[in-house]
Amino acid sequence: MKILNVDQIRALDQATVQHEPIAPINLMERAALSFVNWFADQFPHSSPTKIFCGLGNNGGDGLAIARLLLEREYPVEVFVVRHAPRESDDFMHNHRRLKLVTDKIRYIEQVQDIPTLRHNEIVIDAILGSGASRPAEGIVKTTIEAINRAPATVVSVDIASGLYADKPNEPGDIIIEPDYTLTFQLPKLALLLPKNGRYVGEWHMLDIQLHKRFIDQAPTPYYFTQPHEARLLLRKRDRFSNKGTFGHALLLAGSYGKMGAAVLSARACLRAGVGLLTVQVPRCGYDILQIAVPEAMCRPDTHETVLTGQTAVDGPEPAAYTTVGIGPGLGKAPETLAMLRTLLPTLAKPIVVDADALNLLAENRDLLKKLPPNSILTPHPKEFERLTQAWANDYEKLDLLRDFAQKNRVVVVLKGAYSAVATPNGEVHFNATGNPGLSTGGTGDVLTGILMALLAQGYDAVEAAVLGVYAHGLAGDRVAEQRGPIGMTASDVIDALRWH
Ligand SMILES: NC(=O)C1=CN([C@@H]2O[C@H](COP(=O)(O)OP(=O)(O)OC[C@H]3O[C@@H](n4cnc5c(N)ncnc54)[C@H](O)[C@@H]3O)[C@@H](O)[C@H]2O)[C@@H](O)CC1
Ligand SMILES: [K+]
Repeated sequence: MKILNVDQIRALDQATVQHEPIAPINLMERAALSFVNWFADQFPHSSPTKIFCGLGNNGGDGLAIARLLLEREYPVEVFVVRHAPRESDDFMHNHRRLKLVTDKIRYIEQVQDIPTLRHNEIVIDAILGSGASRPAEGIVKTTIEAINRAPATVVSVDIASGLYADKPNEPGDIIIEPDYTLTFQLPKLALLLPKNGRYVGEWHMLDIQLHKRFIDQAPTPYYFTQPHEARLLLRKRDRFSNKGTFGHALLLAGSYGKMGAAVLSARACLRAGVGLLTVQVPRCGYDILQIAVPEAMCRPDTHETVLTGQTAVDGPEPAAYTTVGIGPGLGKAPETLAMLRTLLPTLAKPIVVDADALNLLAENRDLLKKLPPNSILTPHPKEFERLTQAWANDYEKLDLLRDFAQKNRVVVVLKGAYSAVATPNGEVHFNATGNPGLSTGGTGDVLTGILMALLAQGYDAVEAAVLGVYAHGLAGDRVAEQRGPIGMTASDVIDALRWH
């Protein structure tokens, strides 16, 4: 699913009006109805509801929502925040219609006009929508502050008032902090960015059937991967396949005290369908690996505690494997850096690079040029900062991310809520699955194993990253459903992986 910017959303609105065709006021009615259908499923009819409307089309939505909720006998009061010299046409139309059915419309011009809000009440926030383009000031600001202080449940229409949909807010900006955001048709970029978490709450999309052809043709670098889109990437297995069909992966992982990372990656790789797996670990990890992961072959390094790439055991060169994964539990010993220096130039097929291998790349950036094209890097934000530089806000971080993936011809999975997969051609695919329970040691090692397995099975790097991140998050969601997010372990996530 595409993520469009504010100008594109406005043009999409117009394209819908023109091509469907539909009158703008009826499109607003459709949006309001879809909101009310969601609202009625969520909140009982007795819920006292206060709707705050601005004077633009977001406010127009609020007025139409008020009328539709009154029809359903919700106890509704409407407050219009008078912030602009003039109202939008569709606001005025809905204002006239609402006045026919209620006399409970009040106007907020000064602070005394703001009603008291109680904890059993619901606030619908329709003050500003995607048209917000400057910081909230004056009575808009005061009203937003009052709503944020109140114990009421707050539901934002389209986007929290004051939050810009596609550009950074300033740190001091006053923005609604909703419990829910109901956004129309497509996600807005702002909803997916970590710094905006408190200005979004739980969010849902409402399909208001905007013009599909316009969406299909609109250029954008940003996508939000829906479950059905991720599942489409999944390949069926041929009945006549054998273990050779699914590749032979080589995992280079572990150091003294961090063998668990190697074990978790290896187990995840097997659970993600690799045909064969060989793991190279320091000598101290040999018994651990063989006992913990009997399905994998093990090549002990000649070094006792860290990886050097030297092994006394016969076996193919790393380049001969279908793919290589490197990083979990690796450490940053000089011998390990030397191994990377020798190894990377010998590899041609995409590999997976994680954890300390990323930190070694960050400290030796010349090595970035040695990565095979389309390799997948899986940094968390701190590792990504080490690879690039500090950023002032999430939008700058996205620019750095796209730029890094394009310049180095790699796929970058920036881990976090809505993990972002950046591709060598400049696209960013945000992932929809996952929950805070995944923020625990070892889940990154699991992702590395999954990605290696998908590359080994012949998925191209972008497919592997999008599908792998999706499946990893979904496994975490399954665990959270069964036992709650707190106390989830990386091993739980491996067990919950499913590929159908
Ligand atoms: N685009 C679409 O597909 C649809 C849009 N609809 C609604 O229309 C909204 C967008 O409406 P508008 O473009 O009229 O914009 P808004 O209603 O968000 O804002 C109204 C106007 O307020 C002014 N403004 C900006 N920042 C301000 C601030 N900080 N303080 C005071 N005034 C400020 C701007 O001039 C802006 O145009 C959407 O968020 C959505 O709720 C829906 O009616 C249905 C369809
Ligand atoms: K709003």
